[in-house]
Amino acid sequence: MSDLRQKALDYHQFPVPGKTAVALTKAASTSLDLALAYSPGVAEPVREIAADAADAYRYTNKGNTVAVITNGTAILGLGNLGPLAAKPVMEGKALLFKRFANIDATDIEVKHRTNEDFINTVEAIADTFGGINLEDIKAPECFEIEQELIKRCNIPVFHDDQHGTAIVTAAGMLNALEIQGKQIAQAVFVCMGAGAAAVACMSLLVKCGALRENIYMLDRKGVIHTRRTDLNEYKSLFANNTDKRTLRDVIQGADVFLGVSGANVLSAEDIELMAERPIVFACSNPDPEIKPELAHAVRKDLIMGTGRSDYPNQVNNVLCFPFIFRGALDVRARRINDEMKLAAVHAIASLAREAVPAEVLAAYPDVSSLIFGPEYVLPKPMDPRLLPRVARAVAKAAIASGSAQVNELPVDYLL
Ligand SMILES: NC(=O)C1=CN([C@@H]2O[C@H](COP(=O)(O)OP(=O)(O)OC[C@H]3O[C@@H](n4cnc5c(N)ncnc54)[C@H](OP(=O)(O)O)[C@@H]3O)[C@@H](O)[C@H]2O)C=CC1
Ligand SMILES: CC(=O)C(=O)O
Ligand SMILES: [Mg+2]
Repeated sequence: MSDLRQKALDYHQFPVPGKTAVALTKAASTSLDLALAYSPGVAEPVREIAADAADAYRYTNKGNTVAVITNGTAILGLGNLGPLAAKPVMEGKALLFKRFANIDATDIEVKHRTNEDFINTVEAIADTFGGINLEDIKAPECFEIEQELIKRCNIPVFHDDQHGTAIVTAAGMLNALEIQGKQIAQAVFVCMGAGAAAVACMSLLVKCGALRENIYMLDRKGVIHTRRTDLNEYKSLFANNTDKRTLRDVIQGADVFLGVSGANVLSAEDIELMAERPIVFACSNPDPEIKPELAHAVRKDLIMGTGRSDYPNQVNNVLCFPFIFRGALDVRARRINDEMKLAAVHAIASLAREAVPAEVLAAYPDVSSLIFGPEYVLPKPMDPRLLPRVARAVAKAAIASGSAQVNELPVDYLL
């Protein structure tokens, strides 16, 4: 058994199984405490909420909670291993919500038959929470599930593998393109994968200026092109009118490779064929489309990112979801709209251009410096500035775009 495997299993097993627990926020020591917390006192907030649902934000934990909900159909890049096997990842997302944004997240793993069953289940419990973070639900079902839940719920519903990934990818990509001296509108993109993350990443990059005709998306059958008859409506958005059919065909001369597919699908020979100063974001977890060592061995002019914590340039939705929900919850946004997503992109991207405080360097003892450049296109998850910067940008965008139900920033945002 490898060292990391055993350490990871021990981490999850000891001293108690799992990674999260419930903590009390009120005293519960005396009989008076119990009379307030439970019967008879609890009846008072019940009456208030029955009279005005908005009082749930005043008297319960609703406003600081997010449900992390999955059906386990696309667990990282490990595939459809079912809801229970997804629980460590969902507990992990809950850990990150708490650690980075002090949001109390609950993991919920749903066993269901039809999409409608899943949607009904989430809709039925949605009012308990301030927001819903859908996670690791495979394409194309994830698109309908998210769209329908956004319609049916009064709280933000956000499929992290789509939008969290897209926001972080776009932030890192804008920075990497600038460092490599490339214009987004001229860049040729190869996107390996045509699922949740791929469709959302490329859609957001188009909103940032990428041209659809410069995008080659691939699924397991190869290039997605206009003469294919097996495409769902989401893949069809990226059908390219081209005679190119394989990864080898499209990687020749490409400026960017974005991997949101599976392990080891890109070879060093493929990378050798890319344009000068290429960008490779191999984001599959836990194993990227190509190992950075292999890529760097053949290209010295490369900017390389992965989804992992143990290499430079971690392109991972952890840089987004805790902070976008913090901003959305704090102004009670009804939806997380495009304005809020783009505000998050620019807040994350601009933070990477600033000098890094000593405490961030201290959190990464193996790293000697973090200076905007090929090895540092995105801030580190441990950077404490992410929370105020991204949450504030998102909350302001929510207010400006009319999504917020509270139209003032919290006082601590103004400090
Ligand atoms: N770093 C990050 O922050 C994130 C990384 N990811 C990673 O992205 C990957 C996909 O996740 P997600 O989009 O949620 O999953 P989906 O199941 O929605 O989509 C997977 C897509 O990848 C394609 N694919 C899988 N294996 C291959 C292969 N060998 N060659 C070509 N295409 C392949 C599938 O093709 P087909 O349509 O033909 O089945 C499908 O289009 C995972 O590895 C995940 O870890 C996801 C979210 C965040
Ligand atoms: C990071 C993440 O959400 C994933 O790989 O699915
Ligand atoms: Mg995920």
